[in-house]
Formats: sequence, structure tokens, C-alpha cells
Amino acid sequence: MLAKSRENLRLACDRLSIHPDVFEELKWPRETLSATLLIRMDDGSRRAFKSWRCRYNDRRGPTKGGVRFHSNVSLDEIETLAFWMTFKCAVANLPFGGAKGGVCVDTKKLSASELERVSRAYIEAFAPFVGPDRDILAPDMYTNGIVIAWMSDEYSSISGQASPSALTGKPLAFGGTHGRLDATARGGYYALRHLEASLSLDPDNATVAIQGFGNVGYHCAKLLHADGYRIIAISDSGGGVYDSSGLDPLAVMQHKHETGSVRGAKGHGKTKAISNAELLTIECDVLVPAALEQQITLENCEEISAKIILEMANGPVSHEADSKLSAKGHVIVPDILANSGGVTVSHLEWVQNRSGFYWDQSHVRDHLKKTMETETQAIWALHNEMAIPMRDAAYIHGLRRIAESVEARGTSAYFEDV
Ligand SMILES: NC(=O)C1=CN([C@@H]2O[C@H](COP(=O)(O)OP(=O)(O)OC[C@H]3O[C@@H](n4cnc5c(N)ncnc54)[C@H](OP(=O)(O)O)[C@@H]3O)[C@@H](O)[C@H]2O)C=CC1
Ligand SMILES: O=C(O)CCC(=O)C(=O)O
Repeated sequence: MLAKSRENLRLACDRLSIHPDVFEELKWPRETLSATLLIRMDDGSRRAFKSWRCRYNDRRGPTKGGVRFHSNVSLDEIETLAFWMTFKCAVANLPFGGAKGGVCVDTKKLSASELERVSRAYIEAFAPFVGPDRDILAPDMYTNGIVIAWMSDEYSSISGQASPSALTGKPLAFGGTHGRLDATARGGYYALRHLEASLSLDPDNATVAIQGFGNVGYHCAKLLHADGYRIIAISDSGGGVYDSSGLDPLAVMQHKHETGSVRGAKGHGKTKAISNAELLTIECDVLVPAALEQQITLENCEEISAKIILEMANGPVSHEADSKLSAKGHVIVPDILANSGGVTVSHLEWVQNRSGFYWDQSHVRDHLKKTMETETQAIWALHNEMAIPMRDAAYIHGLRRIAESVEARGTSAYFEDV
């Protein structure tokens, strides 16, 4: 995946006439560490879990990115996610480079105490890599505030002092910030709402399909539903539900709490079960992938009907499918912009931890809204001026900032402006 993603960098370098040194620097991660976590299970047996932490590039500041717990996590996935984080942090204009980590584990097969041991072991393994001025961790798929609290507690024990700013996404009572829980979804929501007029989207007449019903998918559904968008399809790892009359995200979540899946939840009309593959091709105005990478590929991209794809997941559209869809006039609001709200509020958490002064929710939300609107507008303008897809515009927007930080270190001019 990293090789394919690098194509976006190559294109942005070419368009900006960036000095080849910049491409060379961003071609590979700065450093990736791997570790095997040896965990004592509740039944007394011992199990080994592969894990990684990648710090991709730190030109703009300490590296920042989440930790994913998933059975398919691989080195290539983590390095690609860290590459995307590098651009995402630049797009959001944060003083961070990009990083990502992961453990190859199915959290659904662990007890709470096993999950705690995995979380603490992860920090123990990578502690020398971590730190408020070095590498700052956060949640991603199948990690949440509790996992981050265990990790933060472990990090403080290892470092021998309270070190809240080494991890973000912490519970409020443990140095977290207001607004981080739904920040990723809210950021995408602000971006979409900012583009409504340009995309001729009328919330009262627009339909939405959402793949993934965890932190990002659920909050996205809730925010869009509250504004009048009709959510007609929702899925999770167990499959999905479709109802052309609309679904109430709160009721669907209630059903998921009771049964473990969104399958079988009831909407306002004739609700039917659908697969994840079907959800992607459903006729709707806005498709919101909010689960895993590579969901829309050459195999199914011809069947995508949604004119707007809001990439709340990281990398849900393959490189090849992206070109095809863009050529056909689909507007893809790219991940490095659409889901940058999470890391934007993580930055605020880091700032608050470091200053010891804490903000209220409205302050955090105002900042997030302003950031999302500013960067969305800049990318939208570039997309129009250069007649290029929004993803290419976002990479150019981020690359300009990364290249500037390279240049600021005294190297001769790295790029000629477009
Ligand atoms: N959390 C954050 O702050 C950020 C997250 N992201 C990205 O957003 C995406 C979702 O993350 P997040 O919501 O935090 O993760 P969660 O772990 O909270 O939720 C993941 C959701 O995806 C579902 N899912 C898993 N596999 C599949 C599948 N094959 N098909 C459909 N649905 C599936 C899960 O289903 P089930 O409930 O059945 O397990 C769950 O509902 C990821 O790509 C992540 O990298 C990006 C930026 C920040
Ligand atoms: O909040 C953060 O620091 C990172 C979130 C993340 O992992 C992501 O944006 O993909």
C-alpha cells in the first residue's frame, strides 16, 4: 500500500516542481520499530502478538498518530498509515509529523484484563520511542479511551513522572480534552457542511450510507442525521441494514449494544439486511466509508453510485479506483482532510496537557470548526484552480507545508510555486 500511496506524493512533487531531495526524504519512514508482545492469558497460557510503531517523518514536529489493534495489522499497513498521518498533520497545519502503530490482535477474543496487558505491554515495548516531544500516541480502530488510559498510566510509570501529553484521546478524568470523542466525525461533518453549496447538497433531500459503526461512523451518522440528512444504510463488521425511509443512528446503536451488531436493527420503513459490499454500491448522495482501507477498488468502483465520498476511514479507496472515480466526476473528500478532526483535537489535548490549562467544549469545537473550514476551503480552491481531484489538491496543500519546513532548515529553495 505504501508504494501506491507514494504515487500521490510523486504527483504532488511533480506539480509543485519540488526538489527531488524532498521526495527522497518522504519515500520511506524515518524509523519503524517492531516488537513481539508476550502476554500471559487468563488461562495461564502465553501468547505472542506482533506489533509495530512507525515514525514516518518529523520535520514539522514530534510524530503523531493512533495505535490500531486488529488481526490484519501488518508492517506495510502501519507504515502507510504513518505516511498518511504525515500529510494529514500538514493539511491540518499542526506542528506534528506523522506516525502510526498497531498490534496484530483480535480484541474481541480478549478479556478486559488481557486487553489491558496487551495495551501496557505495547507501551513497555515502545517507551523509548514515545514522548511528548518525540512521538505522541492516540486511539485508532479497536482502541479507545480506556486503552489509551492504560497506555498513558504505563508510560507515566516507566518515565517516573506524570506524562499526560505523550498520549491523546485519554478519558476526561485522566487529562483528556472535551471534544475528542466525536472530533474525527465532527471534523468530517464540518468539512462536508462547508462544501454543501459547492456540491449542491441539500441536507433535507440528501441520503447517506455509512460503512463502519464505531467511534467515527456512529458520531458521523448522529451529526448528519441531526442536520436532516437521511441515513439509509449502516454497517459494521457483521453486515448492514438498509432502509430507504431512513435509520435513526441512536436506535441502531441501541440495537448494536443489545445484540452485538447493527444487523436486524429497525428503521422507519421496510428495513432489510445488506452486506458490506452491497452498502458501498447503494444509491445515495453521500457514501461515508468509516472502517478499513481498500474497500473501494477496481473490482467494485464501477458500481459506486454516490457522487460524493467522504473518506472518514483512512485509505478506503484504492489508488486505481480513486483515479477512475475522479475521472467519472465523483467528488472524493480525501481522508487526509476529511478525518483530520481527530488529530486536530488531539493537538488541543496535547497543548492543554502541556500548559495545564483546560478549555471548555465550545472552545474546542470552535477551533475545530475554524480549522476544518479553513483547510477545506484552501483545498477546494486548489482543486478548482488546478482542475485536479481534491486528493491531489490536499497532497499539494500538505506538501507545501512539509517542504517549507525542510527549507526553513537552511536548504536552498525547494520548490517553485505553482
Ligand atoms: N478514532 C479516530 O479518532 C480516528 C479514526 N480514523 C479512521 O476511521 C476508521 C474507523 O475508526 P474508528 O471508528 O475509530 O474505529 P472503531 O474501532 O471505533 O470502529 C470500527 C468500526 O468498523 C467496523 N468494521 C470493522 N471491520 C469492518 C468491515 N470489514 N466492514 C465494515 N465495517 C467494519 C467495526 O465493526 P464492529 O463494531 O462490528 O467491530 C466498527 O463498527 C479507521 O479507518 C480509522 O483509522 C481516522 C482518524 C481518526
Ligand atoms: O488523534 C491522533 O493523534 C491520531 C488519530 C489517527 O490515528 C488518525 O488520524 O488516523
